[in-house]
Amino acid sequence: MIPPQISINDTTLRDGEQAAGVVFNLEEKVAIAKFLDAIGVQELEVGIPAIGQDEAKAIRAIADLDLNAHILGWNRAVFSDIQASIHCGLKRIHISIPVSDMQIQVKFQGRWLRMLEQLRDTITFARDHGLDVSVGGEDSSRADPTFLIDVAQYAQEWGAFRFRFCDTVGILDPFTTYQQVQALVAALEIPVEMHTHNDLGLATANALAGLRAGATSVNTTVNGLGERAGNAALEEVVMALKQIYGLKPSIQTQHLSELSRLIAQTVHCPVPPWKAIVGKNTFAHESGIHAHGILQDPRTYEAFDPQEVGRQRRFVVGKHSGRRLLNQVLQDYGLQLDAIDSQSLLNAVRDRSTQLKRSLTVDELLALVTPEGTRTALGETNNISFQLNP
Ligand SMILES: CC(=O)SCCNC(=O)CCNC(=O)[C@H](O)C(C)(C)COP(=O)(O)OP(=O)(O)OC[C@H]1O[C@@H](n2cnc3c(N)ncnc32)[C@H](O)[C@@H]1OP(=O)(O)O
Ligand SMILES: O=C(O)CCC(=O)C(=O)O
Repeated sequence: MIPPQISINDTTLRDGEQAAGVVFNLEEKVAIAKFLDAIGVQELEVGIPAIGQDEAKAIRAIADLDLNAHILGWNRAVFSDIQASIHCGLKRIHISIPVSDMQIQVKFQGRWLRMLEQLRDTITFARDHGLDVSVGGEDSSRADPTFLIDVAQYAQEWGAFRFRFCDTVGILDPFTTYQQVQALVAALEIPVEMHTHNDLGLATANALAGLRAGATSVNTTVNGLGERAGNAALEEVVMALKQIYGLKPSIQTQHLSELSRLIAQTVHCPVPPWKAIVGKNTFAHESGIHAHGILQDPRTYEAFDPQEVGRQRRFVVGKHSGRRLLNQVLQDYGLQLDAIDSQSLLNAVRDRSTQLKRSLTVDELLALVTPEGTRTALGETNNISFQLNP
């Protein structure tokens, strides 16, 4: 099973920002780092000092906050990158190195020995400057497994405190991830971190498979933001660890929705309504059979209580609704219908919803009930025990 001490290393501010078209300014980076820290994320990969002065300034500003979370800067195995990290006042850095033949060909013209020497020298340089160094195997999932282990063992020998297994282009499934990570974990004394991409929609599943195989740290991003199809989503990984494996996350999950909104607004990119955990529809119920169940026991159609992630259950009246939901909604508005009336209202709701090609608002529903066709005709409403579409 998964050990209780899983560490989340959120990379929204590094890999998240690599999503095409996304830029965080200094104030935004600081605000996001503070939020992640305040809700209990243990480690933050906050950017790439080598990008330039503005990025370095933002990283330094975060490092100066003296947050509880460990702050990490991302680097190539290049001296000037490490120097830029040192100038940011970082105590912990990550050095990335390509490990698949294809990547080594493109980045080191196939000279793998040169690549290893560069890794050794940059780790040593960073360690000599008092930095803790994590090492990442870029494209680990397509690397020769023996070579991957060799590189990771060298990184360990040269002083890395952790090795990151990267499914850089998101091509693994959970079964293969498990096998590859299990072999890596068995060959190392230092911890392994998972870094998974969502090109085939498997980033979260693969991250969890890696944790089951013995990795103890995981890279995440809020809303799954990141390069191409993105990364394993923070909210998904945390809630899966909690719900599936019964772990008590150090992260205050009730703030995950607010965090998701903050990121969506900052990057001007709304999350899809069906996005797990944080999407608008993830606790919305329209279908008659579902609402019938939920109204008696929410566990019938909810994986967990929406309040756990700072959400509220929401009912929607539309084409798929049934009488039980309609009656409940009307009751909350101080109205009662007999069986015949509720069937005719249901028929009217279906017709209207089909015409509009969407669910109905409260006003549209109530307009179908009262002869006057207005909400005010109903007088004062009772306390509404749940939200209907506004
Ligand atoms: C899988 C990942 O997410 S890796 C992280 C990707 N993120 C980014 O690229 C965002 C930040 N990047 C940047 O700002 C720029 O690319 C910089 C500052 C790092 C480098 O810029 P430039 O000097 O203009 O180089 P450019 O981006 O064109 O090419 C990358 C260079 O880094 C080299 N490189 C790539 N990865 C590594 C590595 N892990 N270690 C050492 N060198 C590397 C490439 O071989 C290439 O070298 P070359 O210029 O000698 O051919
Ligand atoms: O940290 C690394 O080594 C590379 C991380 C990364 O972004 C990736 O492999 O997709």
